[in-house]
Amino acid sequence: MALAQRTRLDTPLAQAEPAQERIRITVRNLDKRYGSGEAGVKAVDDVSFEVKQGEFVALLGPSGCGKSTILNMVAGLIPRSSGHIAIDADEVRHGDVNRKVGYVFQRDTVFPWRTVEANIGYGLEIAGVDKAERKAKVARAIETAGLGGFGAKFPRMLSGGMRQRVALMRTLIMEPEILLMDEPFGALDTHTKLEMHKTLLDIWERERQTVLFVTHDLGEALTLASRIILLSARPGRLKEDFEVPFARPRDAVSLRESAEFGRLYSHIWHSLGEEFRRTKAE
Ligand SMILES: Nc1ncnc2c1ncn2[C@@H]1O[C@H](COP(=O)(O)OP(=O)(O)OP(=O)(O)O)[C@@H](O)[C@H]1O
Repeated sequence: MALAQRTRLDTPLAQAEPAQERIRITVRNLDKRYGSGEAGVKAVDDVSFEVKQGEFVALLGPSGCGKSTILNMVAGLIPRSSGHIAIDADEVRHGDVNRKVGYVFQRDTVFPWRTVEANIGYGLEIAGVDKAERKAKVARAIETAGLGGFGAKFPRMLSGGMRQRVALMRTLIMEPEILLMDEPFGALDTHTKLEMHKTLLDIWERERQTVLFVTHDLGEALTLASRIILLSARPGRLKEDFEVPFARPRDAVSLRESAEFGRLYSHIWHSLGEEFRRTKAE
């Protein structure tokens, strides 16, 4: 399948982002089938796209359309049925660990027996980074995440949003060039989610990691992403590829209140709505 035509949405809030042409993630003709025969499920059907250096791409679609499946194949966590995936020039193989890639899961995956500091510093510890450097980096990460004063606390003493901040910083402290995020804020209430959007935007606008972010929340995708790849209801096929041209830095709250946000929201919503209805009709 050819790459989907990119839809450019012109808006007064638009401001071209610097063009970075290096392709970091390549997905070509990707298929995934779980199980075989009549009991088998075709989850992903002939999906192709690319993500360039410094792009923030949201994979958007209704529940069960195969978003997490695609992300997990890009991460090498599960095998694909057919197709091609590469990070830079390297073909992704099931089970390989790529140090350029960081993954943030949907559910917070912090270790309950470790303090906030020890959770955030876990990867550095495993990598053998010396204690003084680790301490300095963890202190900076705690500050960035707005977790000041909570370093010595255990996860059970934190709110869900704070635990997810710990999980986010545990991944970011390893300075991944490519960040794969699977609905990392899906379990949070609206207010906490917005706070997380602010934190993530601050970090991303400073560091410009290449991000592939799975969500079924259109508002979230429009707030964060530079591009939205819309998938059809299962089996996930690439339906449309939208540019999100809002200027940066973005303010997660005022952006949502703007008329342009509303206009783009309703434009994409029509397309997404069809897929939600198809999912419900199954
Ligand atoms: N291990 C598995 N075995 C069998 N079927 C699976 C497995 N994992 C996922 N599926 C099926 O594949 C389809 C796609 O699942 P996936 O989790 O990728 O969707 P999703 O778009 O991420 O959904 P959600 O937004 O609800 O997390 C679903 O129908 C799901 O039931």
